Amino acid sequence: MPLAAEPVEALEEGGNQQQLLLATKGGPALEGLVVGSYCHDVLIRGGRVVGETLGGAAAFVSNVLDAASPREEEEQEAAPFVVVSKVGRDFAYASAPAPARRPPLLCASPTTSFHAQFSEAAASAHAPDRELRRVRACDPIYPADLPDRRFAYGLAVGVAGEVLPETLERMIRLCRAVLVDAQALIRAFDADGAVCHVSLEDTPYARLLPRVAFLKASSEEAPYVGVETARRRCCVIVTEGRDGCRLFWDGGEARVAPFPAVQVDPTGAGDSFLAGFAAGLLWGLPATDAALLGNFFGAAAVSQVGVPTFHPKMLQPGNDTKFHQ
Ligand SMILES: Nc1ncnc2c1ncn2[C@@H]1O[C@H](COP(=O)(O)OP(=O)(O)OP(=O)(O)O)[C@@H](O)[C@H]1O
Ligand SMILES: O[C@H]1[C@H](O)[C@@H](O)[C@H](O)[C@@H](O)[C@H]1O
Repeated sequence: MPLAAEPVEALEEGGNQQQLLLATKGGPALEGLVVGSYCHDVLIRGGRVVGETLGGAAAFVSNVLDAASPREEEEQEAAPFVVVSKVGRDFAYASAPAPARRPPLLCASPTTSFHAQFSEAAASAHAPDRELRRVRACDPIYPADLPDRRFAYGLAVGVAGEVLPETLERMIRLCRAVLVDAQALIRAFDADGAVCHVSLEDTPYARLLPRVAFLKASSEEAPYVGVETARRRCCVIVTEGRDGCRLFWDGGEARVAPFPAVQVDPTGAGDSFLAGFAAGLLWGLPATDAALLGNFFGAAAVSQVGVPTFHPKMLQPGNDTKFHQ
C-alpha cells in the first residue's frame, strides 16, 4: 500500500465511519512510529515500595505490537515499528525486551521516573486507583529526533509531556494516520510533581485534533478532553477500566465489552489497550472490533505487574480469554 505523501483524512467518507485505512490486507507489514519515553515506575503501597518496574507507554505499546504482529512461530523478527524514546544514563532497563529491541536515545538528563501511590481502598472501575508523581523528567522529544521518512501509522504516547506540540505535528506529517493517548497532551505537574490535568482545548495540541485519527482517554481524563467537542474532530475512545470502553465519533457511539481479569497492577492498561487497538486496525478490523482487541490487551496488562509477558498461545483461536493471577 503506498503511503500518502500528505496526511490523509483517516476516516472513510460515508459507509463505515470507523474503518481506518491502515490494514495490510495480506500485503507486507506496515511500518509504525511510536513516540514517547520509557521511564522508571516505583509502585508504593501503604508507604512501602512494593515494586520497581520498567514503565512508559512506549514500553507497553512495543510489547503489545510485537505480540500482536502476525508472524510464523519460527520467525523471530520483531514487528516493523520504530520507537523514539529518551532516557538518561541511569536507565535501569536497557536489557529488558522492549528497550533492547528498540533502544532509546541517551540524554544527559535523568530517566523520567514516576512514583505510583496506590490507595488501599478498593477503587471503582472509573475512579483513579493510584496517585502519580513525576519525580524526575528526561528531555522532551523534539521534531528533529524523529526519523526523516514516511510511516503508515504513528502512536503519540508520552507520559510526562515529552511529546511537544511541534513533535506531534511532525508525526502527523510523517504518518498516514496518528493515534494519540490523551495523557501525552493534557498532563501537567504541580510543584511536587503530582500529575494533574489541563483542558485539552487550552493547549496548543487542540488545533491538531482534526488531523488525528483516534484520541484515547481514560474516564478520568475524558472531562479534560471534552468528548463532545473532540468527537467532531476525530474518533474518541474512552477507556473505562474493568467496564471496557466506548467509542465516540461524529454522529455515533458504541460500547465495547471488557474481558474479565484479576487486576494485580493497573499500570499500562491504557497503553496496552491503545496498542491492541492499533494492532486490530492493522489486522483490518473495524474500529469497534479493534477496540475489543484493545480490551483484550488491557485486561492482560492488569493481570501482571509491570510490562506483561504474553504467551503466543494467548492469541490463538479457542484460547480461554480469562486472565488469572
Ligand atoms: N480490571 C480490569 N478488568 C478487565 N479489563 C480491564 C481492567 N482494567 C483495565 N482494563 C482494560 O484496559 C483498558 C484500559 O484501562 P483503564 O481505563 O483503566 O485505562 P487507564 O486508566 O489509562 O490505565 P493506566 O493509566 O493504568 O494505564 C480498559 O478499557 C479495559 O479494556
Ligand atoms: O509506566 C506508566 C504507564 O506508561 C502509564 O500509562 C502512565 O500513566 C505512567 O505515567 C507511567 O509511569
